[in-house]
Amino acid sequence: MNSTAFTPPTCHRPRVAVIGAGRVGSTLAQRIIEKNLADVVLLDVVEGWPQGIALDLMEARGVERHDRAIVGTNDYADTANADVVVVTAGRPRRPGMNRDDLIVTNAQIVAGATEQAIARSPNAIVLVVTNPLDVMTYVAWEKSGLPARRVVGMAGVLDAARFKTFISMELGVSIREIDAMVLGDHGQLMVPLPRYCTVNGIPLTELMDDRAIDRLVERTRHGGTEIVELMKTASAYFAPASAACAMVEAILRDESRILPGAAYLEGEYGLNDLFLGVPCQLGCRGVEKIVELQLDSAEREAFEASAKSVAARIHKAKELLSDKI
Ligand SMILES: NC(=O)c1ccc[n+]([C@@H]2O[C@H](COP(=O)([O-])OP(=O)(O)OC[C@H]3O[C@@H](n4cnc5c(N)ncnc54)[C@H](O)[C@@H]3O)[C@@H](O)[C@H]2O)c1
Ligand SMILES: O=C(O)C[C@H](O)C(=O)O
Repeated sequence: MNSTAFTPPTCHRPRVAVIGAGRVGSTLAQRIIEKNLADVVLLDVVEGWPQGIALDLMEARGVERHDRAIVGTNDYADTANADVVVVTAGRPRRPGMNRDDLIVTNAQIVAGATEQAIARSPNAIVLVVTNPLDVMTYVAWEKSGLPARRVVGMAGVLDAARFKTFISMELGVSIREIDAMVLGDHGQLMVPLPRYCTVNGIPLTELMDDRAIDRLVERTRHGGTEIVELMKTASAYFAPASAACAMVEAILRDESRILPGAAYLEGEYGLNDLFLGVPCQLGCRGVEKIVELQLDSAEREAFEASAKSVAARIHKAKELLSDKI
């Protein structure tokens, strides 16, 4: 018998830890495995819940026919060696609430979750979903101790998806033709940019009058609230999970896609020490580059107002939570 030693190739199965097995977390886990992107570890504080979701999704493989594994757990040890940690743990808002009403509760949850997850996956990229998004991304970054480029928040992909949807519905054209960009915070001061929006290369401004564009911009700004008011006991989760999944995919596959994400600014756009929605080049190292768009004076003013509001909320959160996180 030939005794030549055989060294099996080392293989790496991409692995994503999703912290929070609620609506967004479980839907995101489903998207990740059914798109064959990675194995998933789904963690929640509620005993049995993530285990049940994971078993249900494993059983769906008998129909979906993919080979990605999903494990549900309450123990951070099981999340070890993740390539991406997605933080969805925390409360969603109810009708009448502002995302900022969640700051105190969710900052404590996000701080604890990030710290525990990164202790087991020190090489991961962290993607934050919990609201209020821009402030929570800052909290996660501080707690993670990671370089800022390895922490990014999901909101702009969702906000741009909503803007694209409303444009597609208004014009009656396929959503595949539409590109849109939304900057700034994930709140009332977000900055949808009609000037950077195209329909198969045609500027939106040539296809719609200002009044129609303003109407769709306003609907985009209130897209989350519109859904909370309809659903009453929950906030949106299908489109948020799709948006987070697109960012996870860009990272895992090192796609260098340019997607809007909440990134740490160190002089870009003349701003410092905050996470804010900007076009990010996303790849396996996280935010590889921040693209600085040429904004006109109205866009610049709106973007700066958004930045000012996020900086103030980060400052307030730090004061409120200095002894808690
Ligand atoms: N960035 C965005 O665009 C965006 C979009 C949608 C939702 N969100 C936010 O995402 C968060 C989750 O939304 P959802 O609809 O999934 O809510 P949900 O209530 O369905 O799920 C939240 C889950 O977090 C779990 N949880 C709470 N504390 C935890 C902890 N310490 N560790 C681990 N898990 C914990 C809960 O048990 C629950 O299962 C909310 O803050 C919501 O506002 C953000
Ligand atoms: O609106 C919310 O509270 C959830 C999320 O931020 C959204 O925009 O759908």
